[in-house]
Amino acid sequence: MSTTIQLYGGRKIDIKTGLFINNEFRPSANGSVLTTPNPATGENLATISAATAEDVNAAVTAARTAFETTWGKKSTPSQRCSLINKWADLIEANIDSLAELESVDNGKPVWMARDVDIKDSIGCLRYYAGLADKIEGRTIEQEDGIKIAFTRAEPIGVCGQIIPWNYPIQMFMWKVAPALTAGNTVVIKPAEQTPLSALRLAELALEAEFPPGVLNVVNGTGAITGDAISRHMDIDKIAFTGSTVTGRKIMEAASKSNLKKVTLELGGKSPVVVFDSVDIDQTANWVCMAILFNHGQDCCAGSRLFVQETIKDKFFEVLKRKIEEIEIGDPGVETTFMGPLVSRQQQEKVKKYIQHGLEEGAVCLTGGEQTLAHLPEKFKDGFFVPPTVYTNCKKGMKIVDDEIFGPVLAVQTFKTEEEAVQLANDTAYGLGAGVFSQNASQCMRMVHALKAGTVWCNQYMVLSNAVPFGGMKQSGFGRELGIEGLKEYTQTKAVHWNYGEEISWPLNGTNI
Ligand SMILES: NC(=O)C1=CN([C@@H]2O[C@H](COP(=O)(O)OP(=O)(O)OC[C@H]3O[C@@H](n4cnc5c(N)ncnc54)[C@H](O)[C@@H]3O)[C@@H](O)[C@H]2O)C=CC1
Ligand code: BAL
Repeated sequence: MSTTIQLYGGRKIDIKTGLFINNEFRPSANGSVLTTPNPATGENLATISAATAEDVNAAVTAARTAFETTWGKKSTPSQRCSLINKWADLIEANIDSLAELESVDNGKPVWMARDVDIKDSIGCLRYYAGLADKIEGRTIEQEDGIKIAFTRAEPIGVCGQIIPWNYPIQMFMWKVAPALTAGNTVVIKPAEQTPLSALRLAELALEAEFPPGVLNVVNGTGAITGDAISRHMDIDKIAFTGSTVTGRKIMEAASKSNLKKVTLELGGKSPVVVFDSVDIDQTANWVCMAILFNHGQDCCAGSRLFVQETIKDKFFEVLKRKIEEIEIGDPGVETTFMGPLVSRQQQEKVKKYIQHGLEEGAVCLTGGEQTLAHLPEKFKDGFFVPPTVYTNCKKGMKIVDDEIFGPVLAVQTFKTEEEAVQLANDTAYGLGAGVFSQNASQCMRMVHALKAGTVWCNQYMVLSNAVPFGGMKQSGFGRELGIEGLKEYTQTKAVHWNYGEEISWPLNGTNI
């Protein structure tokens, strides 16, 4: 079962379309399929298998067997390190076609898929592979010469992972790399909007010769496949990235089934605070990056901008100019900064928010309801949305309060640092936050005051595989990346060891 996908420049790639279970691509138990469009044109790109609850069972059985035999209980850290590195090498060798595949399925520019998402994902695999033999417990001194206690950091078991469509390859690796490194096995469900790159990654894992059952990829819908994973009685941990609404459902399903461990990386409405000491040109660049990278389809997009009143006119003028310079169009062209959004549904959602902004009395600095008239005919049914900035925003407006997940920026002004902190923290979310100021003491005060899992100073959106990422408040819990991300895939076993004490029986108050 395979299909040919048209890439750019007349290139093509053959993709296996089945579910990847126990190192085999197979159709779903009842023949279910789903289709995925090319977001730039709206045309159907591929039809692939969609997993039923029965297929999820088969994947979990394969993962359990691998955990109990080849991978979890029997592999050595250096074996895991070497296989994960081999997979990284194969991905690197196929980076160009993989980037084009990601771009045609997701809509993001091909350079972004290649030079950001996939390069970081290869780095993520190598970072965790390097940690495989550095997973450690500790000894805790007890009675000298008689007893010792120590801890072991053991793998958790079979991990269910449910990922979104905004960074299909990167989210796949943020979850799979630490899980496999620690000795767990995986059943992962990609988003139904972007199922293709995961199938190619599975093919490359097969080529790397991972044992059967270690990695299982089950495409499908959230309501069927995702739900079956969340409720499964033999999945030990679930890791999720996506909307807060779905995060709540997953937590509920986990609590009503086997109390599997849960980590959630959810939505955001991240603030970016600009003080009047900044270099306006540079800061405007970072503000564009904060809201427009990946078309604003980012959980930590800087979607609420707070500018100190003293510089607002100049700042708005520069920001408007920079946004209007952006190249929007063909994601296959290297100079394109913005392609289409991922789906018709996401396009309609974002357009609705653009409409709300006008109705709620915000002032449109750029974008708005304008159509992208310059787009060529072949993209007329694509899911494009113009980057849009609203000023005169205030709390209570939908564009200020809701996660839009698109290129829409809501701008407010402030007078004092205290006011900036109050406005920035006035949200249910706590994923990212940015502060721009030439005053280091002010930056440090803001770092302490902002309630977010990541705070960027004089930059935004920059991540590192070595630095933990995750949310506070309703943006979720648990961390990905860094050593913290690996620890989410181990569980602590405490061992109390007696090598000298004998007890008399029955115990009483004199011989204890
Ligand atoms: N934090 C983030 O990175 C993301 C946030 N979102 C937000 O969510 C909004 C809606 O996008 P969706 O794609 O509908 O998000 P979603 O949270 O529903 O989808 C993310 C993943 O969860 C799965 N899923 C959906 N329902 C499920 C269920 N009942 N049980 C288990 N898994 C389930 C989906 O199939 C997908 O793989 C976006 O507009 C955006 O605001 C979306 C994607 C990523
Ligand atoms: N930018 C970090 C990952 C995410 O958006 O889900």
